[in-house]
Amino acid sequence: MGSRGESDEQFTFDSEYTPPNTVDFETQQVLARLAAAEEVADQIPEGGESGVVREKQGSKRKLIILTDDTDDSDVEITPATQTTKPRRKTSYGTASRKPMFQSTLDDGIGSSRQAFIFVSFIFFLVYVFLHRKPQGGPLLKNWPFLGMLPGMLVQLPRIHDWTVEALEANDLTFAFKGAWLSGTDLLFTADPRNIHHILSSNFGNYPKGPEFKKIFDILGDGIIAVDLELWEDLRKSSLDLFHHQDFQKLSETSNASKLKENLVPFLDNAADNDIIIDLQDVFKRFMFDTASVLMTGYDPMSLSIKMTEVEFGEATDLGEEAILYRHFKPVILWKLQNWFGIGHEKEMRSASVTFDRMFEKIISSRREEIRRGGRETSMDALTCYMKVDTTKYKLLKPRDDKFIRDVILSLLIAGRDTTSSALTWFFWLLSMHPRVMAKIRHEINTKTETEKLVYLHAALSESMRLYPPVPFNHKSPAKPDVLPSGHRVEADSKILISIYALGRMRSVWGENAAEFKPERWISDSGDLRHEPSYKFMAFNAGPRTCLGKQLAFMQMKMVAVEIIRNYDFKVVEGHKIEPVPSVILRMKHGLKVAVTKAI
Ligand code: HEM
Repeated sequence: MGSRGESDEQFTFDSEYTPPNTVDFETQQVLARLAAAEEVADQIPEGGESGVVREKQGSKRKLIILTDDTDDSDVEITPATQTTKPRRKTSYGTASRKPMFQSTLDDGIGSSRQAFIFVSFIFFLVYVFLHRKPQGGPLLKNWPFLGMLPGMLVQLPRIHDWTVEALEANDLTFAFKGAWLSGTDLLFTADPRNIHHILSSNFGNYPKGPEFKKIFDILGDGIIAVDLELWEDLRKSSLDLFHHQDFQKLSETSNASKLKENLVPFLDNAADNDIIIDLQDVFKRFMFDTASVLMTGYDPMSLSIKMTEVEFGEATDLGEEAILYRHFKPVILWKLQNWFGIGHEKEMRSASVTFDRMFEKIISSRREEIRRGGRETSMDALTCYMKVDTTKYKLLKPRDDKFIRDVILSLLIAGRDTTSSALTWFFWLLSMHPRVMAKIRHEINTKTETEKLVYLHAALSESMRLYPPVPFNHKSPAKPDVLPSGHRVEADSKILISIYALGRMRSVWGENAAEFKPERWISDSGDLRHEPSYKFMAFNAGPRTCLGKQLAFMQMKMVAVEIIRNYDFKVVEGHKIEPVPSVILRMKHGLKVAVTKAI
């Protein structure tokens, strides 16, 4: 069906679906095939076969290897200002790279006048670009030497919305050229075919890569930053942990007690005393406390009426912003900035010091406790990783404090920042859509079990479609390849999948893609509609799918039920809502609300 938008139920991502203009018939066939495969692939055990998916054929199921049939080895990544059709290797490069400044430089080494003109010109360029209003203009001009960097500097404060515009205008894939020799070229994509190719069917060829490990160096050898055998050991051991009944129980009980003992008294106090609160801050503290209990066995009690300063939270937020900026700077530049402690790197350094100090304390006191025979039955991640079976997981180092710090820090960040971001955007969207709020409230008041809250689940998914807590995913091909979109990628080049843009592409979600409509997640029979993960990628896709998805949904539903049932809240008039340019989708100014008790 080609016309979309009138009714949510009309839109399905199956073989009948005909996306408008941008996706041709062949593409539809591939997408339809992938959709069928994904439905079954979701049932493959975690860490299942790379590059292999299962396909339904009538009542039978068979394994298929998904290969792309593009054999155009002579295609290049298309420059942003062009269309995205594969091009011959004459596009940009040597000709345009022959710098307009070359002769000035060659002749003028000894000439101060020419040097002055040159420097003035550079200043002029930088001035013009930095003072242009960051609006519109998804296409970035490709300058000699500087590549698209000047335009990107202008767009960085609104990077997420810019990716939506750039990718929509470029058939879902856009090649960003960084400054000459800076190593910052990036291929942005939100094309479901590329996403499936990279994250699932050719997973083996798409690690995160060494460059991203450098950019995310603060996470060290934690699961989020590593690849290959170490990732496999971390993934499998984390799976054991996350599937353990006692670990799940610990999560449930700590959520329940934090709700009752901290969140409710905090909100009651705000309601009774007419205090304006920042819901984002409240959720960050709540998630930090619960994630910390689960991962370290220690409760920092950051959510309380006193609202004491949370060093960890501050450090993480600033570190995550610095990480985004690193993507567009040459490694040498941000390393120098880090060395001298300037700009965003100053914050990165202090974040690193904060993490090290915090973990040094936690790890040494836990080792001491274990030595004295305590914590025998504890199921928090820290205790479990200190006792992990190294005959089973050969690359894990339970006695190495730095290694343990890396593992637990990654888990803590994965649990805290994502869920708090999801809840913040969710409650903001509810404040803008009273009809949805009323429907959720009705559901909560008429159903007793959290699992049966289908509309609430749909609304949370819809919120994460538009505001995915992790807006980007990073990949780097081990070997050269041609993506299904026709773009050639070289070994060690960098790919950024924009999860934020994917959720807003009209060619993927229909003409009403920008609207908040939980109904699109509900089937005619009233059940939840399954959406393949390369279309709804908030929890990632393929073998690296989020390990905490079930826990996160459970936690978000518990919090939502408690708040929606008992409180009303109103966003402060005139409060500005905009995302921070960061690798986690936070609100720049928080979410300031007035709370009252529901009658
Ligand atoms: C709304 C909440 C959440 C969202 C949207 C989310 C999303 C994601 C995404 C996009 C990734 C892939 C990151 C990447 O590869 O760069 C990921 C990975 C991961 N997530 Fe979540 N997450 C959420 C909650 C949680 C929670 C609560 C936990 C733990 C308790 C968790 C644990 C993990 C872990 C361990 C990984 C690494 C998986 C791997 O690399 O194999 N997540 N998550």
